[in-house]
Amino acid sequence: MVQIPNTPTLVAEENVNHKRVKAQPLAQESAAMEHVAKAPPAPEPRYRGPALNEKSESSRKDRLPVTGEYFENDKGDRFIFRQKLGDGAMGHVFLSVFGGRTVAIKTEKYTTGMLPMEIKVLLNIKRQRGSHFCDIIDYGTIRREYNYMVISLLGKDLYRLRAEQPTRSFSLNTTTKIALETLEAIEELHTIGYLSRDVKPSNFAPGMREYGQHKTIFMFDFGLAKKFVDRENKKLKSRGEVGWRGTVRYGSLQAHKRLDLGRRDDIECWFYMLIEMYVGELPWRHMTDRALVGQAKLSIRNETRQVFFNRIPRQFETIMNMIDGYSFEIKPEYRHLKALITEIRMENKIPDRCKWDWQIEESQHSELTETTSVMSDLAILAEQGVTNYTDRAQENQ
Ligand SMILES: Nc1ncnc2c1ncn2[C@@H]1O[C@H](COP(=O)(O)OP(=O)(O)OP(=O)(O)O)[C@@H](O)[C@H]1O
Repeated sequence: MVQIPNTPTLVAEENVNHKRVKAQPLAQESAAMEHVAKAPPAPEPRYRGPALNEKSESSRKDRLPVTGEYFENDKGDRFIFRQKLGDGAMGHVFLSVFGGRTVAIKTEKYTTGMLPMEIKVLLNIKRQRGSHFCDIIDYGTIRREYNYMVISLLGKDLYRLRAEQPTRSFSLNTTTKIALETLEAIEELHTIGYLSRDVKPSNFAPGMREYGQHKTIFMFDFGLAKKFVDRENKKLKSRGEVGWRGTVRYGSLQAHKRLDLGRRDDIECWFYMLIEMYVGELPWRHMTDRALVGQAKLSIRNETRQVFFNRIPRQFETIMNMIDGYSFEIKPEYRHLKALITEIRMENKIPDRCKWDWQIEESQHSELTETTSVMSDLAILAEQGVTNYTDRAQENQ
């Protein structure tokens, strides 16, 4: 393991619609990141990439790696950036192989400084044996050029999987299974004292069939995560108005008021995410103005309430009422929420052993092509040298 740099100041950057905003890390967040920064020093990993421009020290710094290059960590393990899996707001995610397993490597420029928080969350979760999170295999910094973390590979994210459905929506079976899996993931994160502040479909993905993880939905991307307890495990008080955090489409009413976020807000994002998955869209899908999106979220609680809840199981209205009744400090009633989702399954006689919608698609597909999993899709793409496996542009529509 190698040292991660101190977190530099990030200028708040705002995107429209449901793209998220990465804000300047707060004092507490920086402190949390420092914890990672103070890990025991290790020898600098050796660089084995393409020739660098040696004109000046600064021209060597702060870049993202490219497909085809590789680095070695201090233990001499070599990681090749084989193929780009996705582009994030802050860097690239690559496919690689380590110890006979296909893995993902998330990278960011050295000075970006968002990865330390993600690493800290994943290390914490690993200690607590969380079941809905990627295993963190390695992390570090390469010659003050980029930071990386090697994590277990996941399938396509839920945003993309839904977009690939002919109806752009999931069945009640898949929606409720996702609801239970993702709620468990959020609860696990809260149990170790962290908020996500960016719960959304593109931050969840099923595991790989090859590793027997395809029945589990994993949560990833903790760039906006924040601790909500202090060192003595005491809940931190609301800091009042702190500015916008999160993704507009899924942001909570509190987020729209630019207020400090708590566990309840992660649950509210989860609620919007589920409705979108089941219905295929949210009423504010085409709105780009944050204030208008906020108004639309208020409207489903008032004048458009009936139309909104007309097409969906009544339990969702109960869930929204529960969330709206939660204060900043309150611990969400995860068990009660799970019971309501289970009630939907029972009322609709959904058997326990039921395939995900994308597995049904896959098995139909496999009859023709013998392609049986997302992993196989990946292998084929890699063979063909196809990059950009995740089409982020789609998400902006
Ligand atoms: N473990 C993984 N396995 C497979 N693909 C992954 C993995 N982690 C991330 N990806 C892909 O890379 C994309 C970007 O990753 P991630 O969301 O973590 O980056 P980010 O920079 O925080 O992005 P953004 O802030 O824009 O959501 C994801 O949407 C996903 O498709």
